Amino acid sequence: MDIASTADPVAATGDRLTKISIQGVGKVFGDNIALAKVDLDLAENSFTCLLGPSGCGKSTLLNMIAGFAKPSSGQILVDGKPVTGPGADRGVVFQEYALFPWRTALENVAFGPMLKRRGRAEQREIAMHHLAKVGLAGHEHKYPGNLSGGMKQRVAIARALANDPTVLLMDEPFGALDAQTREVLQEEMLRIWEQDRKTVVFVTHSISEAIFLADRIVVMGTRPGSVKEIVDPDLPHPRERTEREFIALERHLKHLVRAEVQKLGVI
Ligand SMILES: Nc1ncnc2c1ncn2[C@@H]1O[C@H](COP(=O)(O)OP(=O)(O)OP(=O)(O)O)[C@@H](O)[C@H]1O
Repeated sequence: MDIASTADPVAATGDRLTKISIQGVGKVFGDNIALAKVDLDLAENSFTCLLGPSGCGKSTLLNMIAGFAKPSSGQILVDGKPVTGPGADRGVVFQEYALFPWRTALENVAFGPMLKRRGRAEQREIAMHHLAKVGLAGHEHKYPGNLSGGMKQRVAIARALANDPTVLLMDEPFGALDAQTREVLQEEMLRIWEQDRKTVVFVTHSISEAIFLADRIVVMGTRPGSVKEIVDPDLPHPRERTEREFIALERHLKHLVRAEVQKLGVI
């Protein structure tokens, strides 16, 4: 199996520019150490999946990159500058769509450009462009209540992209979707990433989703939350879930994640 795998939590970005640098980052909530010292460099235009069992601090780390929460120790740099709060350079997509139910798909996606005081025609143009990009041309006047889960998540992705972020932070974005819709959206996500080359950080519990998408998989461990291993799947896209290398990597990651779950004593 040709994969680069390292137990060293500091993974170099090689000759690619470092986009996100996580330096000695820890987070405590009261006496709960959610994350111990995390050191991680993520390259520009890379697609990183944070993988690990519930409670290992994936969302906490993502929220700190987004600027929604502050590290208790250490710092996070994006483009060499410390993150001090949310910013337009970082778009966020959550599992629960977080759309405005009283706005149409178009109005939801145009919301960011509207806040940036773009003219109405430009807001519409940007929104239509991004709705088409996620395959929703023709659905722009529908309200979230009239869209399927997959379509709502497409709107949420279009809305994040409409702010033209350089980093896309995604927290279990496909976790609420049925298996078939989830696979379709994974394919769409790769297509969008290949076109736009944002730096993507994507939280998932799903091993197969991580292997399908990522060029870097950060396996996180529990008690306390930490980086356990970094795996760079060296498999060409589109990755076939039935191929030998895919299955071998899946087995390896399953073993790692299961060991972490067992540490929690819940299985
Ligand atoms: N706002 C908060 N206040 C107190 N504790 C928190 C808070 N957010 C997270 N935690 C705790 O921090 C730890 C890490 O939680 P986090 O949600 O980051 O894990 P996760 O890996 O994303 O889990 P899941 O996959 O279930 O979403 C957990 O023990 C959680 O209970």
